[in-house]
Amino acid sequence: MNPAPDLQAIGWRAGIDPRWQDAMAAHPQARPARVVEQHRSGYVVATGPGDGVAVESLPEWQRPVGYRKGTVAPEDRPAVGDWVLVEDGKRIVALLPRRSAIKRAAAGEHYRQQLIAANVDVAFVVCGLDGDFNPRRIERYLLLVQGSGAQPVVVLTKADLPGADPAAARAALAAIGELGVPAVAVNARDPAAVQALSPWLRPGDTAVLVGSSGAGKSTLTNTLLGVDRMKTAAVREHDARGRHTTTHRALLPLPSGACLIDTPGMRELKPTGEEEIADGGFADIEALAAECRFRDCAHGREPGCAVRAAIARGELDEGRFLNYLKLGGEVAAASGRLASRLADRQGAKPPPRAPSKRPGDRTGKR
Ligand SMILES: Nc1nc2c(ncn2[C@@H]2O[C@H](COP(=O)(O)OP(=O)(O)OP(=O)(O)O)[C@@H](O)[C@H]2O)c(=O)[nH]1
Ligand SMILES: [Zn+2]
Repeated sequence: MNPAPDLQAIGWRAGIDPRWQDAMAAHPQARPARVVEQHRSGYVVATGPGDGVAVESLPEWQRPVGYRKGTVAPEDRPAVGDWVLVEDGKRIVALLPRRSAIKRAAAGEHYRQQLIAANVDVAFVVCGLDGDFNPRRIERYLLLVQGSGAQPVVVLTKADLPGADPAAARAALAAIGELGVPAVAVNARDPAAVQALSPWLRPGDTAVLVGSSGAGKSTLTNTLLGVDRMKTAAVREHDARGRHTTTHRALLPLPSGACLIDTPGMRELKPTGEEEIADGGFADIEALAAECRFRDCAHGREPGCAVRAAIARGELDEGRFLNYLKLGGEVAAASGRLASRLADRQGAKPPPRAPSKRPGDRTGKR
């Protein structure tokens, strides 16, 4: 298939996923389109960089999320960035398999996953080099991005501020570099940031910016767009009921030929329980733990603890170690909730003990 340049401008990749062939063969009348907005009432899809259209979705995607058999889990419904097949320009008939998915656990009493963006190639983890600079937060974001299928890239903003500490920035960049994650320091307001990020914004690439409030995501978005976002983002569109609403566009074609997904969910990321703490940027600590005298060392007061020894020698940052324990605990707790949800869905009783994903436990490793 020779995709129209319009589709490429919204992230269509040359070389179509073989799994898509089957879906397309099953719906020969349908055309691919990308989800650019997700609302309670339905979806807005686009087939090019212009305006999107509101479309009907499959009835099972509209049913409230519950624990009854047959309901579609939130992560199995389309999200911004998904490719779908649309018939007659108005009806979604299929969701095409994803190459990546950025998910988090939704806040609330019941375990629920929230798909933030799909088919993302690169996730820029944005953190300011000002007073808000926080390596622990970067570690959290990296953990969530690393199992998603998207490549993480750390973007340290506010490098131009007088308060930005160049030594701290260098140390942070070096630590991140050791994890094999690229990191760049930029002034998000300076057009030179476009050049700095260009290796990850090639034509057809889809990127997202994740990071806490005030980190510079909007500023960077404006700079990458080369225009004032506020003037471009608020576009009038029809919602699913045909009303005109001024909405926030969630998928933005960039001048470079890449596109940027901008959704509000990017500020706070909680583990879903599917993360692998060992692969999620803590390989160094896992390697040390393997040297501890006791297989089940908790790295507390046990003799022969290689982790504590590395901290004592100044080779491992204690804050980083504590964060590893904290995030590992969060992943283990979420993983337990995920396991009981799966059991609920299958109509079975939850297992008496959820599979452990605690740090140091290598049984769950891929
Ligand atoms: N000097 C300087 N200021 C920056 C830079 N990046 C962001 N800022 C400023 O920091 C403030 C917050 O930036 P935003 O882009 O609004 O941050 P955000 O991540 O979009 O925040 P939320 O929308 O709350 O998620 C703004 O006043 C920006 O002008 C930078 O690299 N250099
Ligand atoms: Zn130990």
